[in-house]
Amino acid sequence: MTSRLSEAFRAHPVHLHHGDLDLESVREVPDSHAWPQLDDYPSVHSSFDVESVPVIDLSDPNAVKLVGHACKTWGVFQVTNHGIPMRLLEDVESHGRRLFALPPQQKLKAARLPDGISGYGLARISSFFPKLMWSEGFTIVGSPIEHARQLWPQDHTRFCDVMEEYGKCMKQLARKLFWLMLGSLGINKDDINWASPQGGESGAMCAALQLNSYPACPDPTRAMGLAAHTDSTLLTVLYQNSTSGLQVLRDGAGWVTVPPLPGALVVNVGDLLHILSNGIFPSVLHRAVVNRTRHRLSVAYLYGPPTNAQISPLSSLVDPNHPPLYRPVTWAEYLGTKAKHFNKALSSVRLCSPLNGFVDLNDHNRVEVS
Ligand SMILES: C=C1C[C@]23C[C@@]1(O)CC[C@H]2[C@@]12CCC[C@@](C)(C(=O)O1)[C@H]2[C@@H]3C(=O)O
Ligand SMILES: O=C(O)CCC(=O)C(=O)O
Ligand SMILES: [Fe+2]
Repeated sequence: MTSRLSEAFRAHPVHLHHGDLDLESVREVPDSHAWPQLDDYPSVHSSFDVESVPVIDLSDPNAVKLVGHACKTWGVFQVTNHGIPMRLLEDVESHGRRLFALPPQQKLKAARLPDGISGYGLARISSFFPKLMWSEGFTIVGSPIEHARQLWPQDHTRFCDVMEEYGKCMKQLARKLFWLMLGSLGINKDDINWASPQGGESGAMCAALQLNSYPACPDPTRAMGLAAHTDSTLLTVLYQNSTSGLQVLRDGAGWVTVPPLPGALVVNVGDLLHILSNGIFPSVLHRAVVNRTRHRLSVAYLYGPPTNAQISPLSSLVDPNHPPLYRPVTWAEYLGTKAKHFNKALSSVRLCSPLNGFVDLNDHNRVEVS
């Protein structure tokens, strides 16, 4: 990944560890981690009143249509028959566990630098909140080899091999999902020059792997695993272990839990696809809550365009009744915007947004102009 992108990825300085606190061993939630307002919206699990996040079998002949509908109406869905071997998912999970089970001092040897992207640390969005989150993360952009050497001086290759294989498989799956999503809008490979396998003039598609660990928590009603956010990506593919925790915000329903299904992967629309689709596919607000007895692990594959490609609403989706809602932006620039404005980043690049001095239009609704 280029150094320009590294600059753009630079988050505000964040705490890299929980002070002296080892989340695995504390018996009550300390003030530093006690969130006053977790119930901003109702949390709903499966019930008769609320539909659940769509589950799509990728071998279904109707997959394009189903994917398009899920992206429009939810911004998130689960996929089965996705082609990622179960064995690989299990390996990634066990190597993730192995990493987070290391002693705190060992993990800190692979700490993310204040101006870095890769490595071990607290959620980078921590700086936007007065309270700490009940989680730890490890981010991989490019090769994890230098950090893995610090973690396991004698034996770092197994971790690197598994993560590399996972990254390769995920890249193929993410590309397939991206074209299914765009295909549902009638867009094909000839319509986007930066998305060809070679990446056109702007270079290859970019991606990051984010391993998240959520230790069991003595009082989940007061702690937050990962605060509500949208991803800056085109799309994200998430593996979650068998412990639930991921929730998506659904208009009129509240926080809807995305239940772990054996072997399934969660796919969500990110901000750049929201922009590219001119708001037809909304990027979904999501968060992770924690569990009283069970440790939770998730692995997100964050898929984006080439760093410096200009992303703007696709011309075939724009006409006099549907004017472009967003100005062109590169991923590098957008990540910088995200680091500054966090959840207001999308409206800050919106044409006619309140931040830009116009009326408040709901980012998550396509606006018809008559
Ligand atoms: C490529 C990236 C997207 C991301 C920032 C990062 O440089 C690597 C981690 C990603 C992640 C994962 C957790 C949520 C998130 C908002 C964050 O703070 O780090 C996303 C970032 C993003 O999508 O903006
Ligand atoms: O752990 C989860 O379920 C969510 C993780 C996530 O949203 C992310 O890594 O961006
Ligand atoms: Fe996310």
